[in-house]
Amino acid sequence: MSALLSVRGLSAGYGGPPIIEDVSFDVEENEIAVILGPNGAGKSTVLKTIFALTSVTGGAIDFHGTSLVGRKTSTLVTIGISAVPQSRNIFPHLSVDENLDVGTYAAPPADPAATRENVLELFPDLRAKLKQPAGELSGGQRQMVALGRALMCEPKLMLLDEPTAGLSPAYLERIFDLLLDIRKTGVTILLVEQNARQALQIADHGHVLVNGRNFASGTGKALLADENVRRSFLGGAAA
Ligand SMILES: Nc1ncnc2c1ncn2[C@@H]1O[C@H](COP(=O)(O)OP(=O)(O)OP(=O)(O)O)[C@@H](O)[C@H]1O
Repeated sequence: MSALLSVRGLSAGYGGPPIIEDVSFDVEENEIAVILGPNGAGKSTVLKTIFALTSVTGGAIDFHGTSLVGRKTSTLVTIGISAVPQSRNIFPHLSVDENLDVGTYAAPPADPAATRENVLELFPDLRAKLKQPAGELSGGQRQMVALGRALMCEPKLMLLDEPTAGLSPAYLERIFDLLLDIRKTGVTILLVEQNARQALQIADHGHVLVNGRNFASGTGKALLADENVRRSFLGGAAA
């Protein structure tokens, strides 16, 4: 079976020299895949490139066998891709409910009330906060609002840029558990993470980038056990 998302020989940047070069990996349907690597390796640029927010200078991105290169971000949402950027991923002055509503604008679900209920089942903490400005919530709860908003268009594939950045250890675990719950609903997840060891523990596959290029790829388990990856990115000792 072909992959849900296939990235082949992808090169892209921001109008200057390429930031990522010849990057290739597949994301299978209903898996959690994580992109890892040092600061500045180009991890976010890969996500932004899939979401049509950079200039592609070479290679291919296929989703369900359809080419994404040259499409508009708004079109990508309508074909089942949503994204949560690392920062400014909620509207702080809007209520939690209004933030969820914003998620339906680009690609309205068939039954918005049912979709909202499904989202609130995933994030029960948000039920008591629906009328509160999202900016008043804790960091972990704000991340739930951002994830919930991105789920309101019923995506097949979610692109998440460092969903645990800046969170306390308790919330960090909570968000990783939530990603497993989201995956159970049939959504495929491609995320960038700095918390590499924890991310590999929940990921089906990991892809390590260095200097904008592929460095290593494998199952989460295989990368956790790979001495080269461990020494360079996971802080040495085995888990
Ligand atoms: N909008 C932009 N315009 C120009 N250069 C950019 C832009 N965004 C990122 N870059 C550059 O691209 C390179 C890779 O950045 P990117 O954010 O993709 O890396 P990253 O691996 O996600 O890093 P981090 O872990 O620090 O978030 C960096 O040198 C960065 O300065």
